[in-house]
Amino acid sequence: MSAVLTYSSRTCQLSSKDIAVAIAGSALIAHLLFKRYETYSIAAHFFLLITPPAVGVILLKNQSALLNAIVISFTSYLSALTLSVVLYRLSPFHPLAKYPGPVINKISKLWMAWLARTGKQHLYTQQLHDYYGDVVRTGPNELFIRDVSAITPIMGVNGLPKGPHWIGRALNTSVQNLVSLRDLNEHAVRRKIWNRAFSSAALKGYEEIIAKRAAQFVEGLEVQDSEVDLSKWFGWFTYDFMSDMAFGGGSEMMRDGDGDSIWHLLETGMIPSFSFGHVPWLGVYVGKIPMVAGTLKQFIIFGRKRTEERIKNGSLSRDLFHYLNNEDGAEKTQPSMMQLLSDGILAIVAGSDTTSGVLSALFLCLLSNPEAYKRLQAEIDKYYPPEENALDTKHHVDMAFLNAVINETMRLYPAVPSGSQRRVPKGSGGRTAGTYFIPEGTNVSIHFYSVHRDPRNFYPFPDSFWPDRWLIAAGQEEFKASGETFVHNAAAFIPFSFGPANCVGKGLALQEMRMLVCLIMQRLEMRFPEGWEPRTYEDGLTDHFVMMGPALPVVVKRRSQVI
Ligand code: HEM
Repeated sequence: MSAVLTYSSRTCQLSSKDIAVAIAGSALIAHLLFKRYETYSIAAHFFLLITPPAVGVILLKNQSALLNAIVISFTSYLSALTLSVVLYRLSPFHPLAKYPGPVINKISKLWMAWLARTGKQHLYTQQLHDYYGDVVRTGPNELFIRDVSAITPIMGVNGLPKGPHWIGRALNTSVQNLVSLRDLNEHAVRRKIWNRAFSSAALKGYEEIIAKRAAQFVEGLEVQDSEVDLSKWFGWFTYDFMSDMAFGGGSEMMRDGDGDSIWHLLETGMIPSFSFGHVPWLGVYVGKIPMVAGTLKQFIIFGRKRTEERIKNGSLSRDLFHYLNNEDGAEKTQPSMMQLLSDGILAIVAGSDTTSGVLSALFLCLLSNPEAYKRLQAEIDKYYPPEENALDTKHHVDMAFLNAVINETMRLYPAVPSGSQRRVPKGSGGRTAGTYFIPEGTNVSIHFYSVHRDPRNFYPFPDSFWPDRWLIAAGQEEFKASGETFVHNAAAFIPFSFGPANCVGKGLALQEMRMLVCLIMQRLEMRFPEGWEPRTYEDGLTDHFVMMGPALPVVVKRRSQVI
């Protein structure tokens, strides 16, 4: 290859080396464009990845066979692009250069996407925090934080907008449900509708819907004469209930089982969705493959059918749909069909496996801690003796131990262990969070699981189920362990996230859990089957954005019977 630009009097011909330099140069420009625009447009990707080496092939084919020209041009272009990306990400010029983290994470998010499949991302990130400290660079442009002082600047009022992981999770750039709205103003406008749907008055109206499903749950378990999988039953309960709330019905899993495998699909759909959240650009491609996007499609078909039926039948009760569809007339404009559909599906997805996961973990903790079980039983028997309606919410506010058990369960097993990603907008100049400066264009998450189990926030027994800590913190019980310090940092308890984009369904979830737990414990007794090890459940827990548990086998009997 000649280093000289060959310039004859008749033709202008570039040497192979000049062409190679041009290809490498165009790769550097492509890198700059990818970095600058971070586009999810497949057309733009193709243009940037295919056009420059294709031009290289045209230039090279005068000097070598077509196949050679293709191999040389594409290999050198893609190698130069990859090298440029990798070197920049590892260089001291990268805005996140000063933050520690594993090299593989700094190079690409593909590693996290791969790891997320295993369901152990929460433990992996916790280990990274233990090793590297409170801030870890988990991706080329991503940080995870375990420091309470960063929670308000990142997620509070004046906090950051949602991150791009929702694009990858939806395998789509156009699904615009509440949780995925990345524009702060748009999110605030849509959130207003949801806030109305979860006001205290609206929640009161939902009690009847919860009560009907809770009674069905207990009646369903009462007639089981062998071991039951409590996880599965909680899944069915929450799915049936959320379908009532979102679309006025349409799911009868507690009655008919999961014949259509919807629950199974919901759970298995979470796995790729969580992985692609790490690589949204790849998610957009995969979303185009019909077989992979099948689960999402099935939900959309289910949701569309239910939405149409619900609109046709009108308002049967003041359910969530009543507000989402502006049936109370509070909004000036009616929502579009697409908005109704995507928010209705969001309600089912966001409200079912989160709540069922916490309920399963709660009974795991109670059945593994007989003292706590006995104590909660006594509290429930005091407020709801057999003749009292256990679905009446009037005593909930006084049930300190019940609330302590629910909080302690969510501290140890937060439904969304890896938190909800935010992003520092480009052009914002960056953001200071606590003692950290987060450059613009960075995706950042608070790691709920690590914050909840940090001994600097909760001590003693940060990794154990100890509901007493909540009573001690509230001044309702004395701290007796001599020589120990008691630490209880309420600001570090964020199972429902924090700020104006936190979980809008928090009130509903708490009401639902309190009602169901009171009814279950008024009417039923449970124990683990002989020889079953609670550790099996712990080991099988997975983080696929929502924490999901394996089977939780229990033997159930009516309270009057001895088990
Ligand atoms: C124990 C049960 C639940 C837990 C622990 C939980 C937790 C969470 C968390 C951590 C988020 C992310 C918030 C963020 O991005 O900062 C969230 C969002 C959300 N949750 Fe829940 N959730 C639960 C139950 C429910 C229920 C029953 C509903 C009812 C529909 C619901 C609806 C939503 C919605 C709509 C969002 C998006 C909020 C927004 O972006 O403004 N959740 N939830």
